[in-house]
Amino acid sequence: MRIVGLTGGIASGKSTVSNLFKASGIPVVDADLVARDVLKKGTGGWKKVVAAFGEDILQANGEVDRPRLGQIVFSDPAKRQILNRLLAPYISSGIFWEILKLWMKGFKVIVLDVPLLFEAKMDKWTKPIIVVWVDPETQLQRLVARDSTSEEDARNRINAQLPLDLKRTKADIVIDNTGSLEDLNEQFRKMYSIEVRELTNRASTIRSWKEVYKMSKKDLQQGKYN
Ligand SMILES: CC(C)(COP(=O)(O)OP(=O)(O)OC[C@H]1O[C@@H](n2cnc3c(N)ncnc32)[C@H](O)[C@@H]1O)[C@@H](O)C(=O)NCCC(=O)NCCS
Ligand SMILES: Nc1ncnc2c1ncn2[C@@H]1O[C@H](COP(=O)(O)OP(=O)(O)OP(=O)(O)O)[C@@H](O)[C@H]1O
Repeated sequence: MRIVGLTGGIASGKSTVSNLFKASGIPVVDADLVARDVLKKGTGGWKKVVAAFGEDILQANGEVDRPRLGQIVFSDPAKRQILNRLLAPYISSGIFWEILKLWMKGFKVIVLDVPLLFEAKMDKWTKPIIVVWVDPETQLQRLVARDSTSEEDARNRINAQLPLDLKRTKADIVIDNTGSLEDLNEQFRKMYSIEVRELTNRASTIRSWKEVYKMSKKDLQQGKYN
C-alpha cells in the first residue's frame, strides 16, 4: 500500500484538496475526524481530558465544548502539550485502524491528511508528501472567515504549528493555494496525472500492517509533537 501524506497549515486548504482526491476515487484518512471521535463523550480520551481540564470544558450535554477547549490550548503551549499527550495514543490507534480497514478493502493508494504530519513525525510513513501552502495573509483571512473568529485567536492557532514555510521545504510536492479554487483544481489535476496516478505501479511505502502498527506505537503514541 502507498500512503500519500497530505499536510499544510491550519486553513491552508488540506480538506479542500482531500475532497479532490476523494472525487478521484482515492480514499482519505482524515486525522481531524479521528481526533473528533476520540474526544466524544464517554470515550477514554474524553475521560482523560475531563480529568485534566475539569468539567468547565463540557457543554450541558456532556460533550466537550470544542471552541472553549480550543481557546484554552491555543493560547497556552503548556496546556496544548498536555492535551496532545493525552490524546496522541487514541489518535494514533484510530489512524492505524482506518489505514488497516482500507488495506483490507484492497486499496493500493490512500491519502493520509494530517495537519501535524511533521510535528508528529508521521511523515516517515508517507511518500510522496504534499504540502498545501498559502501565503500568510490569505491563510489568516480564510481562517478568520471560516471559523468566525478573531485575528488574535487565528494567529494563536497558526503559531501552534510548525511554520508553513518550513513545512514547504520538507515537501515532495507543493500546492500553492493562494489563488482561486479554479487555480487549485488545475494544480491538482496536473499533479494527479503526473505524480499520483502512477504510484499504484511503484514500490510500497508500507509493506505490512505490523510495520504501520509498530510506527504508530513508537512515534505518535508518545505525543511529543508540541
Ligand atoms: C482543541 C480542539 C478541541 C479544538 O477543536 P476545533 O473543533 O476548534 O478545531 P479542529 O479540531 O477542527 O481543528 C482545526 C485545526 O486546528 C489545528 N489543530 C488541532 N489540534 C492542534 C494541535 N494540538 N496543535 C496544533 N494545531 C492543532 C489543525 O490544523 C486542525 O485542522 C481540537 O483541535 C483538538 O482536540 N485538538 C487536539 C487533537 C489534535 O492534535 N488534533 C490534530 C489532528 S492530529
Ligand atoms: N482556493 C481557495 N479560494 C478560496 N477559498 C478557499 C480556497 N481553498 C480553501 N478555501 C477556503 O478556506 C478555508 C480553509 O480551507 P480548508 O478547510 O480546506 O483548510 P484546512 O487546511 O483543511 O484547514 P484545517 O487545518 O483547519 O482543517 C475553507 O473555508 C475553504 O472553503
